[in-house]
This record gives sequence, structure tokens and C-alpha cells, in this order.
Amino acid sequence: MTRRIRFNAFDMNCVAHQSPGLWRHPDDRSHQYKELTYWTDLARLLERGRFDGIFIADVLGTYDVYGGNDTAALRQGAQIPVADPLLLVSAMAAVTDHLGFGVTTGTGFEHPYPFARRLSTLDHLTKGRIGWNVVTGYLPSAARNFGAADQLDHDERYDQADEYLEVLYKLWEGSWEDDAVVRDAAAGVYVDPAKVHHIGHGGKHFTVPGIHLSEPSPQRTPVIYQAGASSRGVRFAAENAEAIFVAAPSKRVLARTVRTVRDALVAAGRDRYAARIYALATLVPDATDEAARRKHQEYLSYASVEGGLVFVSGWMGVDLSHYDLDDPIGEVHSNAIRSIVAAFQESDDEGREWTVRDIGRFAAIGGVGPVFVGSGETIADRLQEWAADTDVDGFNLAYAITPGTFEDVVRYVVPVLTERGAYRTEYEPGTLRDQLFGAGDRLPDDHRGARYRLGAPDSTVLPDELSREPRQAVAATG
Ligand SMILES: Cc1cc2nc3c(=O)[nH]c(=O)nc-3n(C[C@H](O)[C@H](O)[C@H](O)COP(=O)(O)O)c2cc1C
Repeated sequence: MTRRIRFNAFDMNCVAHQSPGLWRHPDDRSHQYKELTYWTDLARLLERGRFDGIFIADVLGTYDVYGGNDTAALRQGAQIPVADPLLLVSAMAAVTDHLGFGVTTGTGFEHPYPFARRLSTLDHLTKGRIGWNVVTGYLPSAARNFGAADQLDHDERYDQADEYLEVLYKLWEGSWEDDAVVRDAAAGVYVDPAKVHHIGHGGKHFTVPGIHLSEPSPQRTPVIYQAGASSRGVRFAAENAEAIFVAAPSKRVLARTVRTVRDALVAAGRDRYAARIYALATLVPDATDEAARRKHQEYLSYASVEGGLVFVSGWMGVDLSHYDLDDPIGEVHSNAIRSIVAAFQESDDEGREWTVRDIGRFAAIGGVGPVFVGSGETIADRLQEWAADTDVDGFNLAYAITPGTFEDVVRYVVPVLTERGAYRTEYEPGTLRDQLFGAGDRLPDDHRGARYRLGAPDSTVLPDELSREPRQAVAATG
């Protein structure tokens, strides 16, 4: 049977998300990120292309690792200025019916209580099309602006994220019963208090005794996305994620990453295919291979190696301005994104060692994923070959220019894959989770979040008689 390929669009509320320098291209509209019409036009386009969703990245700091300050990042517009990802969703949801929304927020910067409500609100407003990309952060500049001297240690950030998710699962899955809202006009009862439960959470980082503020939304827990690829990150993803973003510069590294992730899903007691895996890639299609090659060359003429190094320094947590451009990357220790360091410490698919210049040039279009250039047929061949050889479910598509790259994908690549039976011909009905797995709107019973449902083993819900006592009494027992 022909293997089906899925697409996600990768964007961010800023200019030239993963293509530093390309904001100078005359056809790039990324500087219009401040206008709703940029986002609503893009959402319509992606839905026309039957993408699974749009994934909106975010950081809460500047890329000030390169050169030890934020001068180069600002000059390059390297994900700065950057605006809020969540506020874009309602507008895009209003002009689409099926497109999913994967929004990124970090677990280190906001208390889970108001965050739980914001995502429930978006799940209601999108009719169940919201996903959350759980990130633990990697920029020390973000931590500093929240009052810390530095970010927590790499693995500790994941430990804290574990508890963050525990609080959220308790609020989303265990607080309100499905039939709690009765809207009984005759009896004058809007909510049946017996069906709303105080979650009773007390942990190392958070104390949340009360109820969730929102009533149950179509999916309750949003689709959980994750992109950590270190060994601790993979364990976290395997326990929580339903969609996993991976990024690797070569097919060999990608295949190994996917195998590791799928093995980890099994080790976490889940099915090998319980999470959809999307690999980062940038496509440069045109009517012919030759036209696409010319277009790629033109894009490269705008790409900024310095901008690429600003990003990679931030991702690696290593100031690459100290290296000679022709130095190999060698042995470095990272407290940022360990998997990216490891990926570049391997030779590329041709067996060459990566130098600092190679990395800067490579990352200047589409970050650390491959760039496929050619006609729709040529690119479809590559995507099908990579999917078959690496076992990914699909691709998370960065852009060289926006929306031009996505227009080209919808125009040249989607029809070829569809013709080959490798791409969906229409959206299935239902929520984002149902679109991804065809197994309903809610988390499956073998997912970690299900353990916090009312009556499930890890529920800490307070007994009714305690939670409905006058507040004084509850405080005394808590
Ligand atoms: C494709 C991809 C997209 C990511 N997007 C973000 C993002 O938007 N914001 C962020 O803080 N981290 C982002 N990350 C970083 C990861 O979520 C994770 O925090 C990081 O990889 C560190 O974990 P690791 O060392 O386990 O890989 C992304 C990683 C990848 C591979």
C-alpha cells in the first residue's frame, strides 16, 4: 500500500522564521506577521493544501549566545521582534474548518492554572482543533527575564515539565464531568456542583487545590506536540506526545532519531505508532527541476550565514562566533538543545565533517532540516524515499519565503502526492486528534493523561464532602 505523507506548516509570529536574511527577498511577506490578513490568508491556503495543521513556534528570549549579546540577532531580525503565538489562532480558526493549530509555549514561564484555561478556551473556539507544543526552553536570556540567574539544568527542566503536565492533565481530564453543565432552566441550575471536582494537587513546584475554570472542551486535553530529542527529551515525548517534531540534517540521523522515538513509545507502554512523527524540511518546488534550481540559487543569494550561526549558537548554547568558520564543530557540551549538537557532530550523508561555515549556510534556509529542490515529481520522489527509509509520518515544512514557499508546495507538490495516492484527498471530519488518529476526540486510555481522570489511579481529586466544605475547612485539611 502507498505510504501516506502528512504536511504541517512551520511558522512563527516573527519575520523570516528559519530563513535568516530572506526577509530581504521582494516576494517575502513575513514582515506582515503583525497583520491578521497574513495569518488568515495563510490558514486558507494551508487548508486548501489539506495540511494537518500550522505549527507556530515561540521563544521568550533573544538569541544572544552568538557574540555574547543580542546585537547580531537584532540586526538579522533573527526571531526578534517576536509576538505571541496563541493570539493568532481565533482569527485563523474563523476562516477555516479543518486546519489544526499547534501553538508553542514553555513550561518554565507561566503558571499552569491560567494556561489550562487559555488552551481550553481555544479548544472551544476552534471546535477541537488546538494542539500544544510543549517546550522546556533553551535560551538563558528567557530565564533571566523571569528573574532567574540562568535556566534550570537541561534534565531538571524536563522534571519540572512533568509536574506542569500533571497539573494540566488533572485540570483538563479530571475536574469536570462531561455532563456537569446541565443548564436546567426550570430548576435554576447551570452547573451541577456534584460533577465538578477539586483536583487537590500539591507538588514540588505547584499547588493547585481547586477546579478547572473552563467546562470540558471537545478534546479536553489539546493534542500534545513535542520536539525534544535528547534522551531525557525523548522519554518525556514518549510519555506525553501525540505528535513529535524531529529535525535532522541527514537521512541517517533522521532514521536513527525516529527509531529511538518509536522504541521509547513502546518502552512507555504505548503503541509504536501512538505519536505522529513529522520531520523538519524545506521544499523549493517549481514547474521544472531547472526552474526550481534557479529559484533556490536566488533564495541562497539572500540567505545570511551570520543569521544561521545566530540561530545555531542559540540552539546549541555554544557561541560559534569564537570558532573559525572552517573549524569542524567537534566536541562541545550543551545545556540547550543537545540533539542538535549531536546531529552536527555526525558526518553528513556524504560522509563529510560539518564545519562552522557549513552549519551556518545549512541552517540559513529552513533551520536544521534538509532542503529539497525540484519539480513536484522530483520533490515527491524525495519525500516518499525519505518517509519510507526513515519511518516518519510526514514533514513539518519550514519556508524559505512566506507565503511563497507554501503556495509552491500546494501548487506543485500536493497534486503529485495526491495523484500517487500518498496524500489525503479530503479532510476527515472531527477534531484535530480525530484527524490524526481516527479514534475519537479524547486522549486514548493508555495515554498518561488518562491516569488523572476521575477514579483513575493517579487522580488526587478531593472527596466531594471536603471540596464542598466552607473554604476554611478545606484549607485546614490541605
Ligand atoms: C522542529 C523543532 C521545533 C522546535 N520549536 C521550539 C520552539 O518553538 N520553542 C522552543 O522553546 N523550543 C523549540 N524546540 C526545542 C525543543 O522543544 C526542546 O525544548 C529542545 O529540543 C531541547 O530538548 P532536547 O535537548 O531534548 O532536544 C524545537 C525543536 C525542534 C526539533
